[in-house]
Amino acid sequence: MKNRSRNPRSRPGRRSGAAPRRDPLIGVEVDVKIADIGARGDGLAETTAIGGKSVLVYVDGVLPGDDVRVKLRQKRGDGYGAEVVAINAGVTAHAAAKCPHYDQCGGCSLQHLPDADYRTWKRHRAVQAVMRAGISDAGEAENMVAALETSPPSSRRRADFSVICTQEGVFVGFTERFSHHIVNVSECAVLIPAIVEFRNQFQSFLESLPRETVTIIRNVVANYSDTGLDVMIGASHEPNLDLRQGLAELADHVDLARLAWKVGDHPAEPVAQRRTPQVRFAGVPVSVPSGGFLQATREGETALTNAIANALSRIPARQVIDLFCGIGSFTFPLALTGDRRRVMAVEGDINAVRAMQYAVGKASAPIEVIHRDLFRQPLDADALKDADVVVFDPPRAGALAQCEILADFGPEWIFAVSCNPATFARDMRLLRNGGYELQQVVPVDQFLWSPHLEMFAVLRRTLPVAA
Ligand SMILES: C[S@@+](CC[C@H](N)C(=O)[O-])C[C@H]1O[C@@H](n2cnc3c(N)ncnc32)[C@H](O)[C@@H]1O
Repeated sequence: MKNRSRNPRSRPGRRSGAAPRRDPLIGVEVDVKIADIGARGDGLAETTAIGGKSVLVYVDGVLPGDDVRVKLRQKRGDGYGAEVVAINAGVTAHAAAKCPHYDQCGGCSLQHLPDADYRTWKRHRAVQAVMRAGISDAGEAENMVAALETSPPSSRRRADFSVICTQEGVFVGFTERFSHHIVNVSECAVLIPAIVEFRNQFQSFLESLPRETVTIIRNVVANYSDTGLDVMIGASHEPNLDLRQGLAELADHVDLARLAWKVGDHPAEPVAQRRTPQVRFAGVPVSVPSGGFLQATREGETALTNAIANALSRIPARQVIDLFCGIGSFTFPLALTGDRRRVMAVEGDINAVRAMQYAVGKASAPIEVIHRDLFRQPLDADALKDADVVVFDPPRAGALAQCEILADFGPEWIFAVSCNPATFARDMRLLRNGGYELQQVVPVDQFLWSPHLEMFAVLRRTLPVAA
């Protein structure tokens, strides 16, 4: 059972003048039996032990069947977050943690689930999302969802570490759950070893610097490209000359492909570029912009592109639109594998668009890349009219504005990729109301032992386009 003891290494908190009004239930202890695991990976229990009123309790690090005494720690949504203070009878068999930081680190929350139960739970999240999209028959939703595609441990190729410097030292890591404390993750069971090794070297490097230098650093993003690690440091100020020199030496020492520095919303500026960070999609090399988006694991990217290719193999598609295309994980395979197809690729990040345009030109690929904010200016009926298939893969917020137009004017086929079951359900519901049939969902787990889930969906229009 997870023991989330308080981490003393916190930022000093601020005190306001007036004492905040305290919720009388905070600090109360109750006995509960865990009934289920919720969407964020905590155990769920309901108790009427407090004044006969039903209270929902979210407990970290427990499994269904666990009988525990918990202390309510904070208000959380429609219930209370709680921590285990004692184990009563009948604790279920918890799996051993895969990582020494599991008790503290908020990156993973489900290592204590036995592997088969974990996979069942994760796939079930996709079934629940399908039901929230309006397929109310549980059997129908169950049949629609394919087997879970998983990524192995030590395969995550992207990490965003928080950095803080306190009286106790320098911290480079992930936040503790439900807190601002940073856990120094000197080992990690999900990240590729090269990223963990870099983190450890980077922490040692920061420990060698004056404190006032380290305090300007906010975070560090590490992307593992095909040509090596691409690192971007986020900071509040520009680095001075000494720091630049030190960073260039660190890049040599750790064999980084590139090390860039980014102040606030300003563009990232390379401090050391030893190789161009690149990835290949369908054999085409594409430069990765500093801090740019990559699918979290190679295996996850392959599972998604295979799912797209399988769905496409049944359709005589000549023209495809790839929305929220990033640097083209799907665009190049769509255009260049199997039958060559014309692809219109749309993306809001100008650095990704430039990287794509350059790669498209070099490869003479049948791809047109368009820079556009699809939240403010979704593609309209005219832009959609020649497409046989639309693929979309939005950020966590989903593709609401675009789906409203697709619902009325979208082509026969839509392939949707989503990293958020909640917005996935909303967008699928919209498309189904517009006359699309949700045919298949493939759940892809790139975020091992976390509640995050990627989903691929195939939709087919069964009602004609709006007049
Ligand atoms: C989940 S990523 C998918 C990228 C790509 N499909 C891939 O697999 O690598 C979402 C992409 O949407 C882009 N994006 C975010 N907001 C956007 C907007 N308002 N308009 C257009 N693109 C946006 C991001 O820059 C990012 O590249």
